[in-house]
Amino acid sequence: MIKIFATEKVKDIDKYTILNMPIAPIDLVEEAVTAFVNEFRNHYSKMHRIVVFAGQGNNGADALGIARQLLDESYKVIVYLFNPTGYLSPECAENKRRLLNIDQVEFTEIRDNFIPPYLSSRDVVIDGLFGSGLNRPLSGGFAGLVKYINSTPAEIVSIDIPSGLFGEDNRENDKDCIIRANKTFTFNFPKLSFLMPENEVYVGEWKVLNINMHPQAVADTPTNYYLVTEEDIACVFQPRKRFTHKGTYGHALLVAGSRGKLGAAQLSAGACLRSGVGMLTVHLPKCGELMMQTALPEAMVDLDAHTDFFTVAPDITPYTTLGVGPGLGQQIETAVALDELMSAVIKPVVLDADALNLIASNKDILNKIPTRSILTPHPKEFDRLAGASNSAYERLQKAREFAKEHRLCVVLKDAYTAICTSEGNVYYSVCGNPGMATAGSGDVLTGIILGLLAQGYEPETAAVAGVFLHGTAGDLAAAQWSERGMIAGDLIDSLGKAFKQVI
Ligand SMILES: NC(=O)C1=CN([C@@H]2O[C@H](COP(=O)(O)OP(=O)(O)OC[C@H]3O[C@@H](n4cnc5c(N)ncnc54)[C@H](O)[C@@H]3O)[C@@H](O)[C@H]2O)[C@@H](O)CC1
Ligand SMILES: Nc1ncnc2c1ncn2[C@@H]1O[C@H](COP(=O)(O)OP(=O)(O)O)[C@@H](O)[C@H]1O
Ligand SMILES: [K+]
Repeated sequence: MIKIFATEKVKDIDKYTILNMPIAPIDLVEEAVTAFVNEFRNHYSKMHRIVVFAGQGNNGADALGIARQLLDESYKVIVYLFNPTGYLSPECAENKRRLLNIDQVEFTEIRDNFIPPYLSSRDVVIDGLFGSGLNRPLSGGFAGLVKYINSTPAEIVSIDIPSGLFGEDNRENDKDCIIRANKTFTFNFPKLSFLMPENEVYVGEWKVLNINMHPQAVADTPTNYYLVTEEDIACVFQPRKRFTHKGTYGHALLVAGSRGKLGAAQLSAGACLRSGVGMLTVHLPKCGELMMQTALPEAMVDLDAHTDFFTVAPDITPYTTLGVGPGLGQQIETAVALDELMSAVIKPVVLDADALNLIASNKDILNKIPTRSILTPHPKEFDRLAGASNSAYERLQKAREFAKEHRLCVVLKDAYTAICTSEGNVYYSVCGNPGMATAGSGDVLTGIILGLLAQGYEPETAAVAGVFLHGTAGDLAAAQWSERGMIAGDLIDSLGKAFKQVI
């Protein structure tokens, strides 16, 4: 797991690193500079003019160091240092001195009046005005400068974080006074705000660059936010033992599908079967029998009394666990049957789609859901459950609260899916791609998580591993069929390869 730290915690880690490792602050800055330049070089040739804007703190120190290293490599660079208060951090002052040692450097230090340079689409701006030290929204001259840079056609690359953006909560921020970068190269950890859809316009494409951090400080500094890596998932899965049989790997029950939405049941069931589960029974309205038995001979079918939708809670004794929701419909009878089903279950289950919509309009059911059950809402479904939010950050905080209050695991699906546990932790998966924004992708996720839960993985593990495998399958599907050409069924076809890649 990569810890995602709040910006003030990053400062503590920096301090600890400097105190406890044989590295001086100026050398830490130089490491950041080198890491940035190594990455920058891969994207921008010497054909571009590089216009560096540096601030007074260590983000500015980075910017001045980057200007120096790029000049050393014979890039054409011009530098503006904004110093309205006449104070530079020690590292910034030292990097100014080192920069000015270079012959004929085009360097301007601005104290008050600033006439901005003309910037064309061939120019690349390096934004080093403010980094993690930002403590209030930009105003005055800095706000004007940011607005000017944003108004030009120049490409913008931010150091660590777009100037003006906070690392976490931007609800109160002045949205006009934040750099709108094309790329952000950040140090050691992604900032939480990078994972929020509303901030994509500021952050652009982002990449984490590793520089020295004291490992003990990283280990000892607490956080509630984590980024899941392939290694984390690889160690979840144990080899299947030779003397095992289908009973070893659980019997899942999927309650899904209604007339016109049987495909959701089929997609979910297909994914469940490809997740390593021992057996799967699908509880379906009668109209789905032929389809399911033809499309997925591996699945058993348990028919509802009704032809078109779910009306009677099945006996759950034969099953290890169950998943409810894909394509279920929202008939009153279905709500009653769901209520009955939730009254009968005692072990964690998976709830998605219309199961969540029915719960949103019949809140009593919420209290009947076994603790540590997994809910997989997309943002709209979550809003129906917990009320509307004005931003993804606000929704994330609500999801954390919701998960804690109801002792559930909330998988808040999005481009970066957040898994919120009942302990208040959030696990992010950053794999997956916009090709997955296609009907039925969510049904596939439900099937995968159900399959893992039935095999006995802890609910939080099933949710985290399920989301990661789903995203990996999405990336493999996009590689084969393209983001536009892929459909949800391709995620199921790619699941085997996803297991092979991850484990
Ligand atoms: N491990 C790391 O993360 C490292 C970080 N470094 C760099 O150091 C940066 C952090 O440096 P600093 O802590 O000096 O912070 P900044 O460079 O962001 O600047 C902070 C300064 O700006 C002032 N300020 C804050 N908000 C303001 C506003 N709205 N208007 C005007 N002034 C404002 C503060 O009072 C402070 O003096 C990082 O973003 C990164 O670029 C690297 O150099 C070294 C390693
Ligand atoms: N732009 C994207 N990048 C990565 N993953 C995405 C993107 N868009 C959608 N997804 C994933 O696809 C799934 C869509 O789920 P959902 O909205 O429930 O679809 P459906 O109801 O059609 O099955 C979620 O797991 C989501 O994380
Ligand atoms: K910056």
